[in-house]
Amino acid sequence: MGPQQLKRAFLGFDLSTQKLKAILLNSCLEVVASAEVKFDSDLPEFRTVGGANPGPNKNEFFVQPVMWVKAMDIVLDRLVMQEADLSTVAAISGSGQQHGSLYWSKHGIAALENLDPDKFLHSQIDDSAFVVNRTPIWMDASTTKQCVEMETAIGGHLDMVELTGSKCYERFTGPQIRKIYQQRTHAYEDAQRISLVSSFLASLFLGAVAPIDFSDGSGMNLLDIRQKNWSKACLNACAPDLEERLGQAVSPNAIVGSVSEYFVKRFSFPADCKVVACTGDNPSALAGMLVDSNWLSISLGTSDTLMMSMKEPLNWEEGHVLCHPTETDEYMGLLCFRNGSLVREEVNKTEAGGDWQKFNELLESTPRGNFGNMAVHFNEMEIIPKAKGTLRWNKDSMPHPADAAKGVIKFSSPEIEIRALIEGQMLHHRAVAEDMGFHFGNETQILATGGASVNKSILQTIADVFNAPVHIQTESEAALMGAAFRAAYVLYRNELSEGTTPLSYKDYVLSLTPNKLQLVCEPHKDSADIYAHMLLRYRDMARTLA
Ligand SMILES: Nc1ncnc2c1ncn2[C@@H]1O[C@H](COP(=O)(O)OP(=O)(O)O)[C@@H](O)[C@H]1O
Ligand SMILES: O=C(CO)[C@@H](O)[C@H](O)COP(=O)(O)O
Repeated sequence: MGPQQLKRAFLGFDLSTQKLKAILLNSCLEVVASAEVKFDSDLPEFRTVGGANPGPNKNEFFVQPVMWVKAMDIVLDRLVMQEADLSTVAAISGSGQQHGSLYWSKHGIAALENLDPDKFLHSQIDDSAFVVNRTPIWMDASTTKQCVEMETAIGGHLDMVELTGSKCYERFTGPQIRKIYQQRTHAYEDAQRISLVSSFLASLFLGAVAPIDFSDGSGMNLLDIRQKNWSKACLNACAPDLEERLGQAVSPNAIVGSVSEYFVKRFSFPADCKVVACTGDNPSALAGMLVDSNWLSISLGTSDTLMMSMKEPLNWEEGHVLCHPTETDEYMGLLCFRNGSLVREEVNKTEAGGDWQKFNELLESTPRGNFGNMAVHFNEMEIIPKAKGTLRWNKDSMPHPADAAKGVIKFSSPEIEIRALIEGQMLHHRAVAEDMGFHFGNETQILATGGASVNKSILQTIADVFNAPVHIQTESEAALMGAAFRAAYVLYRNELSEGTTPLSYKDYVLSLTPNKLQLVCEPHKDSADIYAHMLLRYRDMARTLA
């Protein structure tokens, strides 16, 4: 590595549900600075709860895109306040919460292309930059009608799975675009371009609308995951003239351009600093984890997700198969559960006064198996299974005596309530993963990331329910690391002289930095027996709710 390369840095962003986070890595891929902006507390004027606004109709959730723009102004200033030297940034990439869509106005694109470095981003890319100011995000589940219409138009849900890797899901971008086309036809017609949250992030740095990468693009019910191109059948089933609004999908290994002059003048980025295609937060987390195929990756962010690498695309009738974010001829499996951290937070509030330490003490004061008390908390309509409601059962495998008033009656103590929640969530995740064919054996290891992965008592329950050791990464969250690692790797590939075979992504990253893993919990010896039985009972409970 020459002296110039030694001074190079890589910048990664994660625009997830509740926060915008940034991380700066040096040429050895070590963290030198990081910053974050929490939407609820740092930008209270947008009145989000958990990073989202509930919409006027059932199952609707949205965000005002200008909140994300404002967050970018703040996070960059916070990096500068830490004396992060942005003049050394050789490449940027990012990850975004999946499925959310932004609808650029003509004026917005012009503003993006002509940013004045003396002004904040949010004073230039304001409400008028978007034709839809209540932009739908992944939590929105209001498009059942559009899902049915799209699947019917292409020949049924199995054809949708075969083509796009998922049957139509309400939060996926295609059905969301169709709803906007149907309900706000003028806005759709006025939308010059449509971005995902990830490609929107890239667009801010590029000073132009950036292409959608095909890994995050696999979360739209629009992309043919084998051809890695938009499926004409799906586009036609969604909305007219959609291809021109989406632009050409690109590889996540693509450089989409250099940073715009705005960032050069305002933050001293080098003029040749490259913008690498941004991708979805779950693909990015997988990229940040650097693990082998016997590992199951668990992200405990706002949603709980399970991720796994896949050589070939399996036809999953539930769950999602996405194009892999780094091994671009491979795939990844993704299971997403809506009722994750926000439900844990709510129970923490009611049972432990919002104090995680107390929550953990209560959780640990109860035995594995919780005296046979179990609960399922689907506060919002769950994704798999599609079910809503709360159910508590006692040890007799019968509905709790007072269960007639579902979701109202509680167990006799906060500690039983808390263990029932966490065990119930993890049994649910394990049952769905098994249904999708994930094999849990002696070799299985788990790597956890996301906000709740700091909680060792929750991780211990995961180790016990999944009967596998649980690890965490010590540096930072995987999605954020994945964004910065990809920035470094794609630049490395781009700079190789012609004819040189590049290292694989994983070999390249590991040649610069070891994967800093920490084993946090091992399963107890009696776990397999206890939870095998509870898994069967959980299935009965889920069936009762569905
Ligand atoms: N000590 C903790 N124990 C359990 N959950 C926690 C703890 N600290 C934070 N969290 C959870 O982490 C969630 C945020 O995770 P994060 O990965 O930052 O979200 P996202 O990436 O979706 O914006 C919060 O909803 C919060 O409930
Ligand atoms: O909908 C999905 C994945 O399909 C969600 O996982 C979003 O990508 C949001 O991620 P987090 O903010 O919860 O990390």
